[in-house]
Amino acid sequence: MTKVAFIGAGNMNSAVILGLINAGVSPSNIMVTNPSPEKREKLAQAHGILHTANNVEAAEFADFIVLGVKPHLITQVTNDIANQIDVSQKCFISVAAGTTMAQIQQSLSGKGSVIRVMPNTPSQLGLGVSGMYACSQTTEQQKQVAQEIMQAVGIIKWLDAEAQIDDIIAVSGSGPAYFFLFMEAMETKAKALGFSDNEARALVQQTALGAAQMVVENDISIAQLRENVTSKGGTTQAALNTFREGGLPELVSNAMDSAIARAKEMAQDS
Ligand SMILES: NC(=O)C1=CN([C@@H]2O[C@H](COP(=O)(O)OP(=O)(O)OC[C@H]3O[C@@H](n4cnc5c(N)ncnc54)[C@H](O)[C@@H]3O)[C@@H](O)[C@H]2O)C=CC1
Ligand SMILES: O=C(O)[C@@H]1CCC=N1
Repeated sequence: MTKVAFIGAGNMNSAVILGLINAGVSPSNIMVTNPSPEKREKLAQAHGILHTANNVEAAEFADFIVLGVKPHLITQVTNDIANQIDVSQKCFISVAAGTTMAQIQQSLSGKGSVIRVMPNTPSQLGLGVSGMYACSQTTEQQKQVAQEIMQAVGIIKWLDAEAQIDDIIAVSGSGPAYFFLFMEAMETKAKALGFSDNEARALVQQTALGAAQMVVENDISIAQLRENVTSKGGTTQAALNTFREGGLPELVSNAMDSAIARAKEMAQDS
């Protein structure tokens, strides 16, 4: 049975662990590490998975090692593991933004295989999106298992070029936060209009859920769905005009470019 180690008990790894458990993976095949006992013990207790403070012990246990620490720590962690055990048969899956394949491979002295994955937090509901890019040493079997791990938490897209990881970050990796910001702004205004906290939250979340579900279930374009809400000369048109006058479409494009630029900057800093 494939064994998976998760280095770091943070947001992203917790999401993938939860997804795997929900998908029926045996907890005894999953080990999580974290320097502080609280976070890893909480996860271990919640799911019955194994835990340790020792990254090398976890890497020894597993065939697949999911690197879920902050980008600047990735190569430190992989270098430390590769200095202490034979990693030639291991497959490292890095979910870090802005740490390149070359940087990770170098830290492993070229041993083992590396797959860069860019998931997102809706993975914890099984509604994630993951972009995946594998190094040339990755075997078909390793690619298949990595794909199964990420498919347990959502849809995946294999990428042909590593640079596309940064594009996926801008779309789906950071994307949930764009929608949260929008929902927060609507919630704040709903409260200002006099709705209670609970009412404002319920109104906004159901609207967002309904809109997303309409996109999923209809075979027409998103633009058409928008037009269907927009009566000529009506209230929606008035609101959308205000968004356009404020430059919303350009702002979204600029924001996504900022995410891409930041991913590239982070690669320089790593
Ligand atoms: N949060 C998100 O939506 C997404 C995050 N990512 C990537 O996932 C990675 C982790 O991000 P988050 O989960 O948000 O961060 P986080 O801060 O929630 O989790 C990182 C965890 O690693 C632990 N840690 C620190 N040093 C460690 C070490 N030497 N060994 C083991 N564990 C250690 C920390 O205590 C913390 O619990 C980042 O590289 C980020 O780029 C990727 C896609 C989406
Ligand atoms: O904000 C970040 O850097 C990470 C990568 C995508 C989502 N969170």
